[in-house]
Amino acid sequence: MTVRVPAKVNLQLGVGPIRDDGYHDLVNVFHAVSLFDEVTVEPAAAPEVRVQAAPYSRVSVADVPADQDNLAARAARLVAGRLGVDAHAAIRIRKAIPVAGGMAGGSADAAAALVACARLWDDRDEPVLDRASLVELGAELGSDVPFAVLGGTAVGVGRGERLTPALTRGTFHWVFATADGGLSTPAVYAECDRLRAEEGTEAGGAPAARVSEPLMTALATGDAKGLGAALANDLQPAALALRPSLGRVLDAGRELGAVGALVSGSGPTCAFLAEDEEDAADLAEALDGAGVAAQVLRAYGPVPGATVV
Ligand SMILES: C[C@@](CO)(OP(=O)(O)O)[C@H](O)COP(=O)(O)OP(=O)(O)OC[C@H]1O[C@@H](n2ccc(N)nc2=O)[C@H](O)[C@@H]1O
Ligand SMILES: Nc1ncnc2c1ncn2[C@@H]1O[C@H](COP(=O)(O)OP(=O)(O)O)[C@@H](O)[C@H]1O
Repeated sequence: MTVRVPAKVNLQLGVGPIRDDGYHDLVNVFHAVSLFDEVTVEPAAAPEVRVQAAPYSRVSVADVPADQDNLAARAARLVAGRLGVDAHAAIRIRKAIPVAGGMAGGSADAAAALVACARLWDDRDEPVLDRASLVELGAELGSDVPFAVLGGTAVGVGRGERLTPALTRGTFHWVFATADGGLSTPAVYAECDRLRAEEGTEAGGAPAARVSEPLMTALATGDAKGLGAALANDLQPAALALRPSLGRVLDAGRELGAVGALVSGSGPTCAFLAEDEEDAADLAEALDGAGVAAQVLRAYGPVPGATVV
């Protein structure tokens, strides 16, 4: 059973107050883009995980656990437990999504494993684990997992796990600049809290985030320029503080004609929106030539979530 699953970019990441459980209340507008990992699951006598870079991809998989700590392996155990089956999975992951890059690759693999294992083991006429149940189950693995099951464009609140699909029109064209070495998500949230405290706002007292109306209008009308102007990431100052070189990457993309530029989620991948497909091709080439990124990737969105191939 092979499932293809997309990366995400956050069009708006509004970080509200920190909660008692240590998570921040968010307004997280997720957008799935055409950069895919592939996860293959086979029935096995004992659990097994293999991780490799996808063909033609230059993703470094050295930091991805090839054992039962892998999020995909945890997803498989969760599905077996939920269905009450005594079954194991041999999981093979082919990664094209940058690791620890702020594009939710680990969450994507977990979502793919949920979908694949449910298809493998939930073989009744009326499946117990339909897509909505898998979205819900995903929240037990991580805040970004439900969205990777769902895909498209969606507004996530709470930890980012309570999702409402967003109305969009047409296709948006993106260029991504990856960096050597990832950024840790908890470290970036902690740096965001520290910067806010320095400015006099304790993390618990931060104002609630609100959905950007200009952003939702730009999405609904397919207005790339409007969307570019409305892109916003409250974690960006923290990511830039931890990795100052990202400032030069964002500047380069803006100078080379991107209609929008921001750090993707917790970074360090930088995302650039182009006005159309041709501009995206030109921007990718120019950004590559500027030599500011480890790798320059092109993708479009929105695309569907985890899908059996
Ligand atoms: C920042 C975002 C933006 O979409 O993703 P990435 O850019 O890292 O992929 C997410 O909020 C990351 O989601 P995810 O990577 O699933 O995080 P989790 O495993 O649930 O949590 C990891 C850690 O991130 C912090 N965290 C996460 C979500 C949230 N709403 N508030 C938080 O403070 C907490 O420190 C938590 O212990
Ligand atoms: N299947 C997986 N793919 C990638 N990373 C994984 C996976 N399972 C667990 N991880 C761990 O999750 C961390 C975060 O990875 P990732 O999801 O790629 O980044 P981000 O949270 O920045 O989007 C990695 O450093 C790795 O240790």
